[in-house]
Amino acid sequence: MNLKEITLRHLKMRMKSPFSTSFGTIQDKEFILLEAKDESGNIGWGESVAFYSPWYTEETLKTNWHMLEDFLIPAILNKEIQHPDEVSDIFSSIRKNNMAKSTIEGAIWDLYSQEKGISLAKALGGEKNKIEVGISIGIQNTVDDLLNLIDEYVAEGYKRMKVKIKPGWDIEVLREIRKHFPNVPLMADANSAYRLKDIDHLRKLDEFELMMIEQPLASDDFIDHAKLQKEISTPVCLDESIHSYVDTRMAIEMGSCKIINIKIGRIGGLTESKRIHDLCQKHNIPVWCGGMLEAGIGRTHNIALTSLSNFVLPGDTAGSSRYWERDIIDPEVIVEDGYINVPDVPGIGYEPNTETIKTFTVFEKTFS
Ligand SMILES: O=C(O)CCC(=O)C1=CC=C[C@@H](O)[C@@H]1C(=O)O
Ligand SMILES: [Mg+2]
Repeated sequence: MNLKEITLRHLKMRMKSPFSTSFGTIQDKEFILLEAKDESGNIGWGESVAFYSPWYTEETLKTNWHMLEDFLIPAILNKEIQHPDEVSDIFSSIRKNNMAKSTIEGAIWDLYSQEKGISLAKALGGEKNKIEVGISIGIQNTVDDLLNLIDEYVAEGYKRMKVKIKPGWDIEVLREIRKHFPNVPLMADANSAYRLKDIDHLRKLDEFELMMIEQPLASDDFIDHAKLQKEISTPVCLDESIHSYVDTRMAIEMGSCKIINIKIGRIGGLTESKRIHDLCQKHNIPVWCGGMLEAGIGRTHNIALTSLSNFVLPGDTAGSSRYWERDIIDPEVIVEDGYINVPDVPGIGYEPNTETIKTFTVFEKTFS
């Protein structure tokens, strides 16, 4: 395969309801959508998960656009590619910028699976034909609002509830949740809101039988996460800390966590995600697929990846209607009884809707 033309689009989509974390609130999701055409005219799609501002990682929509326009697209156009695993070599002289790299790599995996006439899930080595879906709920104004949402999502069949916590919105909130929902599979995500000095406070989490506490401490602190994990029985899951296979090896060897959240963009693509999946499987570390409030394209890539066998915990890839009035793919992603079916047709298995994409496009540029 040989990429002949790439179009970048800056999209802006209003979320049905704002999403709040310990860092702030998102109401409008702005992101880059990438369309890549090969020499036969086949089209592959990629979606950047970088947010508009750098609260989750240092990458943003604008840094991604800059990396794509000035470095990554020039490096990949007209290069002969036999397999998507070669993309990391092509980009090896460009440091980090994982979300930008992943945007192109995703489109190449899409094209590759179309070329082979198999689903993206099969191309990645996926084995499941349906995946379990959990839901991530942002910080709410009141505990009652949160309880009402959990009630609604339990009734919709979601397989686990993830709630965001931060100092002042944690132990009491979880206690209330457990009072009303003693048996619901529950986890908490702190997005690095604590430090090791909070260990006595974090120990109190153990009474709630959480599936895990996600990213309690600083994103670059493997040592303190290891110290914390030794002191609490709740499994620690790392999200922001994990950017690569090497980070994963470090976390496993140091005992910094018992579970890993794989986000394709944060890790730099599907190839690296697969390597991390395999490494975790070897070490009996369960993984799950994190979400980045993706629109349809990113969502389909998450579904394909989650079909790999060590994704044994429900992920954050909920249905399109949880986020959008209208998603950019047909059909939209649908959750039934807490499951999403993994498509078994060539490529991502959903059709990007070019008309809808146009309505959300703020700016676009084509490179050839
Ligand atoms: O529904 C989703 O896509 C998951 C949302 C979610 O939990 C997150 C999205 C983006 C950044 C974070 O706040 C967070 C996470 O840390 O996992
Ligand atoms: Mg997280």
